[in-house]
Parts: sequence; structure tokens; C-alpha cells
Amino acid sequence: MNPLVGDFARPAAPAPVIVALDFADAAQTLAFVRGLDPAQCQLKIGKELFTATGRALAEQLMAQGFKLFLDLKYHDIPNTVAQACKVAAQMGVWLLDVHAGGGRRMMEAAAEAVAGFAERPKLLGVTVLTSMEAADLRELGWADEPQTLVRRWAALAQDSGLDGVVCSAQEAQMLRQDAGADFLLVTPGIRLADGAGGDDQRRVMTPEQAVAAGADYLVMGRPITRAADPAAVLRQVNAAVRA
Ligand SMILES: O=C(O)c1cc(=O)[nH]c(=O)n1[C@@H]1O[C@H](COP(=O)(O)O)[C@@H](O)[C@H]1O
Repeated sequence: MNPLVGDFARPAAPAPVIVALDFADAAQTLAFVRGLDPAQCQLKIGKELFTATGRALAEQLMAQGFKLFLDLKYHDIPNTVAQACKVAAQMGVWLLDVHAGGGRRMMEAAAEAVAGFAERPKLLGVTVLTSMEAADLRELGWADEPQTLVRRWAALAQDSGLDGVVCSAQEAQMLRQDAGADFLLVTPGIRLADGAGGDDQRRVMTPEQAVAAGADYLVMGRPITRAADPAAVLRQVNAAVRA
């Protein structure tokens, strides 16, 4: 086969950065998104923005060509989570998440709820939040180190039919080995090597480290949204991780 034809036929790898739109209203969000290109990043709507704007803004951003991670981290009884996942799947979002701590029956119900959709969202299990460290777990009664719990919950998420997990990039290498190439690893807690603080994050890594460790997607909020030139930071991260 002509290698050139092969190259043209192969779809471009999706942009690895998911920008967390942690804004308070639609106007601010739309003004920010105007500077972004769907070929260079994906978008995430979480609890703050969704509570403020509901599905209208989510649908508007998808209509602009952005793939959307609806990050509402469902955590409830199996029936409630399954019904919420069904509604999210009807919206046409790309990624959707539930807390792995909701357990096997909750995750299985969520997976079953989205299974029937022709273009279903990929379903992720949130393992141990990247803002937590061992001391936080101990206070909650968990004697395990974060990575031990992440490993156990990721295995349970995979066994329950989920497509991947949200974890710290610090656990990505271990999970890639455990779960294989097709299991999605989405890693928040990304901080640039420029020395700026980790904010409330505890288990952090740089974009380059995260990708080298096996992360598929990097969730980045404040390092991009609070930058003087967000598009320039995104270009810099894309260049670094694709080098
Ligand atoms: O599910 C998430 O996206 C998530 C899981 C997690 O363990 N840690 C975490 O920070 N997040 C989200 O990732 C984003 C991180 O934002 P920054 O810390 O500003 O980069 C926020 O929107 C969080 O809600």
C-alpha cells in the first residue's frame, strides 16, 4: 500500500487535553471558548457550570464541534445513577463519569443504561480524587495508600463494564499495565513544570509525565483557564505531549 495513502486515511489522533470549564456562567464560558479550536482540545463541564447553565450550554458547545465530557460524578443508588446516565447519553455527550466508590451494582447499572445507544458515551469511574492523599483516606477510615485503592477500584470499574477511569497520572503506568491498552485513563491534577502551585490538587504530574505514564487524556482547568493567554498554553502543551 502507498504509505502516503495510508497516512491520509488514518484519522488524526484526538487532542489529548480536556479543558475543564470551571466557570460560573454561560457568558464567561462562551467568551473563553471563542479562543479555542475543537481540533486542539476537548471540553469538560462540571458541577459549577452545569448547575448554572444546565444542558443548554452543553448542547451549544457540542453544536460548535467540541466533544464534551459531562463530569457530574454520579454517586447514588443504582437506579438513580442509571436513569441519570440515560439522560446524559440522550444529550450526546462523549464522556460521562460515576464515582467508582458507588460500587459494582451501581457501575453495572450505569453501563447497562448507556449500552443501548447507537453512539453511546464512554463511561468512566472516578477512583480516588486527585485532591486526596493518604492522610485524607486515613481520616475516612481507609488504611490503604491512594494507589492501592485506585488499583482495586479501577479493576472493579473494568469488571463492571466501564470504559475507563479518572485517576491521577501518578497511577497511570500501573493501571495501563493492569488494564491493557484499550482502557481509558483520564487524568486530572495536571500542573505545568513552571512552578505555579498545585492549588487544591495533591497527586499531580506535568502533561509530559502524564502522557509518558500512559494517560489517554489530560484534564486541565486552572493552568489554562487562568493563564494570560490560554490558547498559547494549550499550544505549548499539545506541542510538548505530541513531540
Ligand atoms: O472527574 C474529574 O474531572 C476530576 C477528578 C479528580 O479526581 N480530580 C479533578 O480535579 N477532577 C476535575 O478536574 C478539574 C481539575 O481542574 P484544575 O485543578 O483547575 O486543573 C476540575 O474540574 C475537577 O473537578
